[in-house]
Parts: sequence; C-alpha cells; structure tokens
Amino acid sequence: QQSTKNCYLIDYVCFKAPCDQQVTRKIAGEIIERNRLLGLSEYKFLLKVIINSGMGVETYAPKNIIEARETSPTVNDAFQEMDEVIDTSVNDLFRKTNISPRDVDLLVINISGFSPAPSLASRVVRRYKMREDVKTYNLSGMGCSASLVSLDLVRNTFNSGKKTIALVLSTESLSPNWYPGKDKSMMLSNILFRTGGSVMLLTNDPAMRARAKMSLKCLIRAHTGANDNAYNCAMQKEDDEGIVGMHLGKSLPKAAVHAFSENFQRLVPKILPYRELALYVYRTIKQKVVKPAGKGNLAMTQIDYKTGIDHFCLHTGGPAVIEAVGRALRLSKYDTEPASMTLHRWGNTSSSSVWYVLGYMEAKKRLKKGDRLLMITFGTGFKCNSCMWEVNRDLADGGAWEDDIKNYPPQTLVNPYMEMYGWVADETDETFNREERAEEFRRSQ
Ligand SMILES: CC(C)(COP(=O)(O)OP(=O)(O)OC[C@H]1O[C@@H](n2cnc3c(N)ncnc32)[C@H](O)[C@@H]1OP(=O)(O)O)[C@@H](O)C(=O)NCCC(=O)NCCSC(=O)CC(=O)O
Repeated sequence: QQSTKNCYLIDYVCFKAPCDQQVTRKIAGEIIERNRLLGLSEYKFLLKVIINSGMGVETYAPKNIIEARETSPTVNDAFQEMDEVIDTSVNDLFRKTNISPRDVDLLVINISGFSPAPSLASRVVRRYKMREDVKTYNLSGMGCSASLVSLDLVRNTFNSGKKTIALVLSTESLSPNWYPGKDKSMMLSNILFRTGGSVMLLTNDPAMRARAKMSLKCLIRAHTGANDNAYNCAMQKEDDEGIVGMHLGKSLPKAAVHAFSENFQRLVPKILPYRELALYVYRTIKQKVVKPAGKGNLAMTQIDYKTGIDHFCLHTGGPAVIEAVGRALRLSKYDTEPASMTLHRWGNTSSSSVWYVLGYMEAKKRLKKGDRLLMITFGTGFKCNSCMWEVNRDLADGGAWEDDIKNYPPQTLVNPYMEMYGWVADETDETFNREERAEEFRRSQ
C-alpha cells in the first residue's frame, strides 16, 4: 500500500435534507401499504426488522418516495436528488472554508447507484465553473466503503508532491433504486438505506495544516471479492419475478467480519504503539507454535486497540454490522455510541455514513488535539477499507447534528413501530385481512 505523506482534512459538511422528506411513522406506513405484493409473511418480516433496525423516525428519503412515485422514478428525480445534496453541502463547505471552486485541483465523486453521462463530476465542474485543468474522477458501483476509496485516490495524487486542493463528494442515489418486490433480502435495503451525503475538502499543502481539522496517518484497503460468499452477499440483481433490487444476504455480517480481519492484519502494525505491537508479535508466534484448533486468530482478539486509537468511526451498515465490529474490537457502548446514534438519526446513508459518525463525535466535543481516530467502512465487493486520522486541534462544530445533539443518546432507542403494527405478530393466514387492516390504518392516521 502507498504510504501517506501530507494529507489534511480542511473541513467537511454532512447533508441535512428538508423536514418534508422525513420518513415519519405515517409515511413509513403508507409506503408499506402501497406495495400490493406484500402478504402476511412479508408484514411479519417488516415488523421484526423495522423494530430491530436501530432506526428512529427522523431519517430522510428522496422526494419521489415521499410523493408516492417510488415505482416510476424518472431520470429527473435522480438528478434532483443529487443536485439537492450537491447544492446544499458543497455551497456550505466553500462558504465555511473560504475556498473558491476555482481553487479546486482535484474532484472525486463516489455515488454507487446512478452514473449518467456526462458524469456527475462533470455536472459539478459545470455548476461551480471549475478550472479547465481540474482533474475529475467519478466512482460508481463501489458501495458503502467508497468514501475511503475516494480518499485513497486523493492521497495517491497528493503523494506526487504538487500542492493540491481536493474536493470529495460521497453520497448515494436512492430515488431510482427502490425495490418494489417481496424478496426479503432485497426488501432489507429499502428499510436500511436513507438519504444522506457528505463533502470534504482536503489538501497536501503543509501551510494549511494549522487550519485543517485532521491529518491522515494511514489508509488500508481489503477486497475479499475472490471469495464467492463475499462477492455475492451484497449484490444488485433481479428477484424470481424479474424485479431489480439490491440483495443483502444473511451472510453479510459474516463477510464483513472476514473482510475486516483481512484489513486489520495490515492495519495493526501501523496503528499500535510498540509495546502492544511487541505483545501482538509474541502472541502470533506463540499461536503458530502451539496452534490451538479452531480458535481463529487469537493474537488479533487479544489486542487492546484502545492503546493506539481513541475514537472508532464505524460504518452504520445495520445493528448487526455495528455489533459484529464492536465485538471483534471489544469496544464499549461509549465507543459504538456514535455509530448507533447515527443509524438512529440518519439511517444507513451508505458511503457518507462515517462522516455523520465523525460529526456526532465532534458535536459531542469528544475530539481533542492529538487524538487518533479510526474509520472503518464496509461495502459491496466485499470490501473493508479503514483509515486513521490524527486530530489537529480541539473540534466542536455542531454541523448537521447542531439541532439534535442535545437529544442524543435518547432515553430509549425503541421506535414506535411495535405500538403501531404489533398486531401483525398475532395474525395468522386465517385471520389476516389486508384490506381491513389497511382501512384501520388509514382511519388511525
Ligand atoms: C436486519 C437486522 C436489522 C435484523 O435484526 P434482528 O435483531 O431482527 O435479527 P434477526 O437476525 O433475528 O432477523 C430477523 C428476521 O429477519 C431475517 N433476516 C435477517 N437478515 C436477513 C437478510 N439479509 N435477508 C433475509 N432475511 C433476513 C431473519 O432470518 C429473521 O427471520 P425469522 O424471524 O423468520 O427467523 C440485522 O440482522 C442486521 O443489522 N443485519 C445486517 C444488515 C445489513 O446487511 N447491512 C449492510 C447493508 S449494506 C452496506 O451497508 C454496504 C454496501 O451496500 O455497500
């Protein structure tokens, strides 16, 4: 892997959608109600998973879904969704940093599910009248870990030595990608994915280090796609009825842990202090000599990661993903709180999610000068990309969390769906009458 020379995060902005795009209880009920393919088995699945999703009732969806047009999206819907994120966040970031679009030398955009021609990167160049010599990259199909792929591209360009300012935009296109069928592994992405986006300004100019928020220390990428299970566990495909959607298999958390372990074996020597590293080497050698059967990489599980890392920025893939990583690293509730709260407030916003997690830490005033912060992301492929930052000064921006941070963590993470739809659990094929229930639901609104 490339070494990291100067790479500074000047600042970042996370997108906050307008209130009228919130997936309220009423909106969620109506969306489910509109899918006439769903029967009792799918209702029971939805009830269980939505209740255990770790998500609240303030997340956001694109306009076409709120307006009940999810099954007939237009290209214009997709552009509108992207423009909203770009206009709000990019403008905000340029204003905040006092950097002009004409100062940008390098533009990297990662959006998995929408790749028009000309590219969205060209759209941004046009919109902001960027210079003719700006270098642009537009990454698509790279899933939730793509923000660190973008960062890797920036870092590699920075290493050429020329003073460079880079703008990175990480977001996801949901409006053309709603799954209107009844395959449970494909319904799951409708439940978890929500509107969000983040935009970052970076530089390799040492003169700007003092004003930058963080310095990148190392970045490691692991791709386990050679393994069939890893490759297949998160995949866009057609269901048995030919309806296209994103399939998230039950084996995904396991694939995430495997990719994570591949990533970590290379990351550990770069982040641990010498004492912990020496212990790790000693235990690895001992394990190779003694070889206890079926115990996995014991040396990895015995490491005290907190000796080298102060904060853990985990991708908000879903409760099972956060729990699996938390368990593997033996993290406390305090450590996983930023990821769990981000999932609750914003849902899984794909590649931008770790920036909301960072925003939570900052808004909570957790990030102090000299602290070391680890970002861990997962995505289709299956990939685990991680990077470590050092905080340059005490940070305390409210950012996208400004209005909400005082309410977090909430007293309870229980969402209201059990109260609204608990009756589904007691229904049987004999008692379940969809039309009657729909009428009851409409009356209760
Ligand atoms: C979905 C959950 C919230 C459900 O939580 P629960 O506590 O209810 O757990 P559970 O395992 O008992 O599951 C409840 C019911 O759902 C079923 N179930 C669970 N996962 C399923 C799946 N992937 N496909 C189909 N069914 C599934 C179970 O069999 C069970 O059914 P029954 O009751 O019949 O036994 C959790 O399992 C979770 O967080 N899963 C990981 C989600 C995920 O894949 N995230 C990554 C997104 S992709 C991403 O972020 C990266 C990228 O795309 O790039």
